[in-house]
Amino acid sequence: MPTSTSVTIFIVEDNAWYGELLEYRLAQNPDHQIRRFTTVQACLDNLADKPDLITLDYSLPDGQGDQALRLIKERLPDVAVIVISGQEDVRTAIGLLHQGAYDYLVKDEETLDRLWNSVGNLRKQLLLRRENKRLREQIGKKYDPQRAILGESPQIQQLFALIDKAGRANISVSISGETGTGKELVAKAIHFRSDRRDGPFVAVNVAAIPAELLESELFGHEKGAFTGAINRRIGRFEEAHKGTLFLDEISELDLSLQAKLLRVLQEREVARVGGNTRIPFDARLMVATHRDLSQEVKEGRFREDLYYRLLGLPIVLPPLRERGHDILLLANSFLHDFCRQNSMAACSLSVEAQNLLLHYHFPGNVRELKAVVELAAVLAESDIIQPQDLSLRGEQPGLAALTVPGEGESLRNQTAAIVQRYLQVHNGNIVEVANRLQIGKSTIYRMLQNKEIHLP
Ligand SMILES: Nc1ncnc2c1ncn2[C@@H]1O[C@H](COP(=O)(O)OP(=O)(O)OP(=O)(O)O)[C@@H](O)[C@H]1O
Repeated sequence: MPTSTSVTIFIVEDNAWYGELLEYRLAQNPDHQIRRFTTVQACLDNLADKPDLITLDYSLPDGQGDQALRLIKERLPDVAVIVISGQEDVRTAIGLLHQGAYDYLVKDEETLDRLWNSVGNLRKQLLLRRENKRLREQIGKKYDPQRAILGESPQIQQLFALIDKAGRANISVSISGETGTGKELVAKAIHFRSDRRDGPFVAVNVAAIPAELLESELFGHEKGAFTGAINRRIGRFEEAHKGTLFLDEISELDLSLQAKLLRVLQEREVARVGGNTRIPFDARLMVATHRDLSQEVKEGRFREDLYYRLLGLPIVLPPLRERGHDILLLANSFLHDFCRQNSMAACSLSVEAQNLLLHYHFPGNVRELKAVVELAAVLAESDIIQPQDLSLRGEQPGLAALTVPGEGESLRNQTAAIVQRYLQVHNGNIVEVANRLQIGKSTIYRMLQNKEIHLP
């Protein structure tokens, strides 16, 4: 019974004694599932069983090695073939390796050991490839739009249809929407729905990289191209080969880089900074912006020709405040996940809290909603979240258990109370609390030392 570590091996050898010898040696690894054939035709007839490896005798009654190798590779391009020959012939060996043979061995007293090593190496590569595939499938499922992108509103239903279309066609995609509306999530969903899903998804936030470093980040550089370029480095375009390159905040690209990007897209080639060689790339481009790019064009900040190159299939993400009951659907899902991940009792939103969320403007969109309900779960006195537990911008920050500043409590005390709550929920794990609240660990230690808070 094949398992995730098994390797299916076909031995094609017309000399029964030698075939048995190979089988005996290879069967010493119980993960090897071996089948033997004595002709090329018998091997070809069984390729539907998808062997991982074929050991192929060079001279078989119905064909020579090169011919057999070609027929096998035509039907099963990924199978590894080790050709075993009666005589050493360097020219034949080179020809076979060029044709895609994995290895070429000569029959002598060391063949079995060399075969064993070669199969061992191949097995390691195979298992890594399988693990890689499994992880990719897992990530693919994670970004399956129907699972990862929550929403039942007509706008989100339309979005699913667009993601589907964008997944099927290999055109550029431009995604726009306010911050936190899910632009990167959508780009990933398209990537994992496209036939590039086995390639990398490379994301670059243009706004987060200093302008003087961006060119080398995108296109790479040669050793010595500038001070500090101590090694050659490939750029994100090359890194995204066979996959997707996602350029976030594209409107922040300065005009000189816009010109370079346009040239790269027209020529489908990049040149590393400090290098002359032009390297073809095969990456699908998706861009995102929270600005209106056409307005940027009108105002002369974005090149019109580049705009039209990048526009491709435009996807506009609606702000959360326009998604109606999706707000509650998302809030409940985030709450459910947060309570489960933190081993807390499941909590829910009171009707008043639901109403407050439904009428709030959410400038930070889905990202803000997530942060608000997670904090509310920590601060709520019971497992039902009340309006005062929701810290909404512009609203009275309603930290249920905390008194409002100005009613006798200082901001310092308020901060201490929040940190104390987080420590309780996270069983005194200071690193976790510091990460979640985005404050330094030393702040927490100082508060402990000053007895403003205590470990639970
Ligand atoms: N419809 C949705 N369903 C579930 N989670 C969502 C949805 N939309 C966004 N999110 C979550 O909200 C957060 C912000 O999403 P994302 O980073 O994709 O937004 P963005 O528009 O790219 O933000 P920015 O403009 O700041 O780069 C992420 O945690 C993402 O998983």
